[in-house]
Amino acid sequence: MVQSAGERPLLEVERLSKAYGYLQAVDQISFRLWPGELVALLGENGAGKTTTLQMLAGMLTPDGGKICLHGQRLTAGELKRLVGYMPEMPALYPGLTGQEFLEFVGGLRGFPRAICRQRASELLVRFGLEEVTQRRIRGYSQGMKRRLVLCATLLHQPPLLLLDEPLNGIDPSGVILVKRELAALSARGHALLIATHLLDVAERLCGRAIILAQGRIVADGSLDELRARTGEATLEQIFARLAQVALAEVEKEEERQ
Ligand SMILES: Nc1ncnc2c1ncn2[C@@H]1O[C@H](COP(=O)(O)OP(=O)(O)OP(=O)(O)O)[C@@H](O)[C@H]1O
Repeated sequence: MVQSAGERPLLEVERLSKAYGYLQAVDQISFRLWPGELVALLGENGAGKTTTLQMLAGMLTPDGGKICLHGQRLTAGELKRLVGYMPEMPALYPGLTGQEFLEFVGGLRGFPRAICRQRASELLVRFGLEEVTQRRIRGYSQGMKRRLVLCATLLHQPPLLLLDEPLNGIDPSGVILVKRELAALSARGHALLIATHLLDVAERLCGRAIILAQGRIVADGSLDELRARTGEATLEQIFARLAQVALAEVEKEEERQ
């Protein structure tokens, strides 16, 4: 962890919950993120990762719990403004060029045109899209669209980034570039929470992992801590071990009921 003595957490999540009807998708989860942390949010399909990210981004109203940024409890509107959220399947405007799309997003966030233009140009270069900035998005590949959405997520320079499967559909050289940019953001003090199924990428990129199962946190620690706790060497093995334990516990609970 990047936590240092006396430093305040950037994000504090306390007993956050969300149900869809009878389904408890997120069940009283609590954790903190410190500036500069790059944390993997892991879990099987349906574990509650997207629901968690959407609540933290102010897109979904929690049933209970507390979300504080820099020690302040925030409303959904404030979270939307301050947090950078990259959804798994965002809506894009195919008729706009990459540059136009970013300027449009910046405009929605209330930035003056000149600032939008400058930030958009910088981000498009950083994410390897300089050659397609003037091409319409409908002609972008899947990986290019993903990188463009990352640019849009970073446009307002949010201190907290919530990324849902940011590397999906990106080719190997693009993955190297995006990982380098994410590591650079963390080095500059941004906190990043990354939901992913790519355990090998998470292992190389993230210093810490939070593992969800059935909406609950079953593990949260640095990779070294998780290795020591499970006796397993790789994140894949750690994940398999902890997911099995969680599943067995749920089955026991169901038998008791
Ligand atoms: N809008 C919704 N209405 C009803 N149920 C939902 C809704 N969104 C999610 N769920 C359910 O809530 C649970 C958690 O879903 P969520 O999308 O948060 O999981 P996830 O960990 O992101 O899954 P995946 O890895 O498949 O993206 C799942 O059982 C899902 O079916």
